[in-house]
Amino acid sequence: MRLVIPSLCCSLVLLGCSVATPSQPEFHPLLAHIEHRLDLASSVARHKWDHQLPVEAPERERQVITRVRQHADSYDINADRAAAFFNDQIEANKLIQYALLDRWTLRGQRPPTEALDLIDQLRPRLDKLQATLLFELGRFDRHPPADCARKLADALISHTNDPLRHLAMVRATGQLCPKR
Ligand SMILES: O=C(O)C(=O)C[C@]1(C(=O)O)C=C[C@@H](O)C=C1
Repeated sequence: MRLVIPSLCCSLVLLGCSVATPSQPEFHPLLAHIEHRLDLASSVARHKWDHQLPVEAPERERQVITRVRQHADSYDINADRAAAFFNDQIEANKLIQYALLDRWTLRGQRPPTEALDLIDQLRPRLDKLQATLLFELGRFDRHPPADCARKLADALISHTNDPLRHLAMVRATGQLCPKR
């Protein structure tokens, strides 16, 4: 009983903390758009499973990064900053693809959901998110929050219960906060 009361108090305090700061508003909607891009990784992985394609598509990565560099200036972002941010989005996307392909290999099959075509459907969707992500990155960079890394970690941990999704979000935001 002596142990129960303090631990109950601790739980209530922790609960109080998480209710007081359910998420970090400074990171929204940027995190939501990062997540929208990651949402496409499972469909990309399905296409790659069905067509036995490698996760890595270096030529496509070069195209994405070249386009991002070309457009960065219109969003008031340094080209290297934009390229590094998108490189992180690509790496996070690959992390999910590798993990899912590994899961499906163990099971000997992928989930029986509808397959979308990589070239006609999925890459155009990824491209469409580019402008939104650049816009939100530019906005974020104009007012990065104080204590950015800690607030980001808080935002990410309260974002999802899925360990793979959490890891991918950590990877995607690896260079988001300014270095101290
Ligand atoms: O377009 C693909 O083939 C993808 O897998 C998507 C993506 C990306 O995130 O943009 C990820 C990995 C590839 O190396 C190239 C691009």
